[in-house]
Amino acid sequence: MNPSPHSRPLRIGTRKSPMALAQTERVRELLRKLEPDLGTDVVPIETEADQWQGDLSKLGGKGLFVKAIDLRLQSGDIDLAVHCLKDVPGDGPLPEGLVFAAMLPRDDARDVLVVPEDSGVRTLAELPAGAHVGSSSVRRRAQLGRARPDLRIVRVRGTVGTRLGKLDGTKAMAPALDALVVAASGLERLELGQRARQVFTVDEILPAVGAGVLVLECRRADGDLLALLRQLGDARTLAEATAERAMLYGLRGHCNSPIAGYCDTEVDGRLSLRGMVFDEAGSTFVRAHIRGSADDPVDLGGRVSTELLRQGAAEIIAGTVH
Ligand SMILES: NCc1[nH]cc(CCC(=O)O)c1CC(=O)O
Repeated sequence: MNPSPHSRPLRIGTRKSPMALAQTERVRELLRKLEPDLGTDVVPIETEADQWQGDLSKLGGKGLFVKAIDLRLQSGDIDLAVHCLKDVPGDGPLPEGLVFAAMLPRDDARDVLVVPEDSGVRTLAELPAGAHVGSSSVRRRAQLGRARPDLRIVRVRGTVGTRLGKLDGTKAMAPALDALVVAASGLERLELGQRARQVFTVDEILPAVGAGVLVLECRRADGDLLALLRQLGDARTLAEATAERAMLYGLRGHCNSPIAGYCDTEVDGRLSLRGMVFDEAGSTFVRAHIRGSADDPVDLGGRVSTELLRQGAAEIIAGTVH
């Protein structure tokens, strides 16, 4: 028997961006299949990061994409939060009383190159010298600088849709953007996957910790709901993301740190975790790649962070943040 955990509709809190709303619709669909009698209401919530017009890295990674939503979950205004794991700070425990109930099977974690619709450019290598590439993440800026030091990296803020609008609609402005780098999963969730010209391999641009993973968060005390949501969780994604976040924790990093981390599961079932830490220019970086048992992802993440710290990661991070 599947007891319906709530007699009233389940209130799902989410950011208001089109990507966030699309993610939430996916979760509602999964819940409808699992528990057809359970009604759901979507509660769009404005977060501090949505209002911030400046440089994202200056927000200091305080989790401002998720904080306002977590507060509403703690106060009981909503029952469930759908977050991009990438936006959830990794440098400490979750807010009091909240737990991750499930991580959905991971979407494409890679970054992609997008060019204006009428551009013939197919790859980063084909961009002309000095081309303007939009990106506001330190992680992407650093890795683009490493591959193509001649490029001008332009800070572009806003939702994926806003950024695409700037790419397609600013030709009258000088300088126009020649390309953008965004998350593959973000484009796909907006049904804009066909705009990706080049999908960067993880060796070309190592993804952010938790990239492409949607996480369902609820109150620990909401036992019936927790049991229901757990059924949506994917064990492989949980192991991979746990290794990545253990690495991030070891480095005391956050979503806008100059840190990249990506864990994959090899054919033999073992985890393969890569980590990188760079300065903003991408000229100085350290990296590590270690394999370990899927039974102990925390240990693997700890080993990769220890190795990065041994190579000087803390000094590189300190030099970048200010
Ligand atoms: N900070 C915004 C954000 N948070 C998660 C994603 C992508 C989707 C994901 O990785 O889950 C994005 C957009 C982007 O990075 O282009």
